[in-house]
Amino acid sequence: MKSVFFELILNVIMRMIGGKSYCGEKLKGVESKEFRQIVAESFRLGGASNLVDFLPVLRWIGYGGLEKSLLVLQEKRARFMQRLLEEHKTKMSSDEGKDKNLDGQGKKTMIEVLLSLQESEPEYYTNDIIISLMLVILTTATDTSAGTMEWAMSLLLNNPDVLKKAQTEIDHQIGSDHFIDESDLAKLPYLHCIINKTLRLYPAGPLLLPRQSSEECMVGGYRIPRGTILLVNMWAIQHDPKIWEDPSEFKLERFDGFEGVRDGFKLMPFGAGRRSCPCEGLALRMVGLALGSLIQCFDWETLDKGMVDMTEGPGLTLPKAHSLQAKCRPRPTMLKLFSQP
Ligand code: HEM
Repeated sequence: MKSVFFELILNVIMRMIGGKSYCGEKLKGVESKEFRQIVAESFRLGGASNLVDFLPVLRWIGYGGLEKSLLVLQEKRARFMQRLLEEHKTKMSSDEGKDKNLDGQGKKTMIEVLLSLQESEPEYYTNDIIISLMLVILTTATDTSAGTMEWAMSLLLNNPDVLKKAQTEIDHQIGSDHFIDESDLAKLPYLHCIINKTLRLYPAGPLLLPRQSSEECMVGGYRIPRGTILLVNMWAIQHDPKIWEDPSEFKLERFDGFEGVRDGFKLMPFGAGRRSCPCEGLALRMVGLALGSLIQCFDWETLDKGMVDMTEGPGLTLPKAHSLQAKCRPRPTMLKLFSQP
């Protein structure tokens, strides 16, 4: 399921950035293939260890290792994004582009917004800055959101009563005459609880981003000198038995009446402060819509009808050790909607 979730997020983000989708059955062109290779390579290298960090002597004998591969990849990614940027510039300056936005729906893509800013502030919004912003959004959005969807589906498969309750909520609040859309999400508190609970148990940024102390300070009785690199173990806070009753349990009732996700700094799957995730709202909508649609449209079970293995694997974004595989069947109540053109 992870690869399907991954492609979904890539498509959403690439449409937001450049007005185009790159993954899926219908998109097997050269550009799409190149894009997918870049993404696959980014994740392969992003999760790899750098031998030179452990044996610096290797650098003196000219061993390039991971750094060399990363530079090659960076060039490929920048070239790809540069082409997308140029394409936008050409279209925006053409007569056709002047009256129409590139996604054809009257909404501006991120590149269009950034190119307009380039016109008013060219010294800040250089092509390099625009390309870096595109790459940052792409890399931070994908693995985190797709991983959260995979953990949430795994929890639902292991807790069929919760899955049933979520289906009932959707049936009552939305029905089967239209597919769930963004405006429906506010009517689905139980689905929201499932996502919150998933983010507590399996936060996609378990150590947040590293911080550095700007001044000497005391934290939990420890003296922290100025300039120390600090990691916040959010995973440990969100599993702390002193704060949470039965911290490993999937108890949805715990979130009844719960507003927002930063419950007194006990639950911060999107971090906090100036470095917190700027796309929390978008992420919650994407995860909510994807999960909501899967629950609304299909009945689910595991391949062997057994339990999903919930072992955590190594990696920065807390991946599952074993990817989730599941079977789905369209729900009879949704068949009419599926058959509509
Ligand atoms: C369920 C999905 C996601 C989770 C759990 C998540 C979580 C996080 C966390 C924990 C951080 C570090 C915050 C801190 O250290 O205080 C972060 C940073 C960030 N996230 Fe997300 N994120 C998700 C989805 C997204 C999406 C969809 C985007 C963009 C479209 C995004 C863009 C970013 C960026 C750009 C940063 C870095 C902010 C900075 O450097 O100051 N994230 N995210």
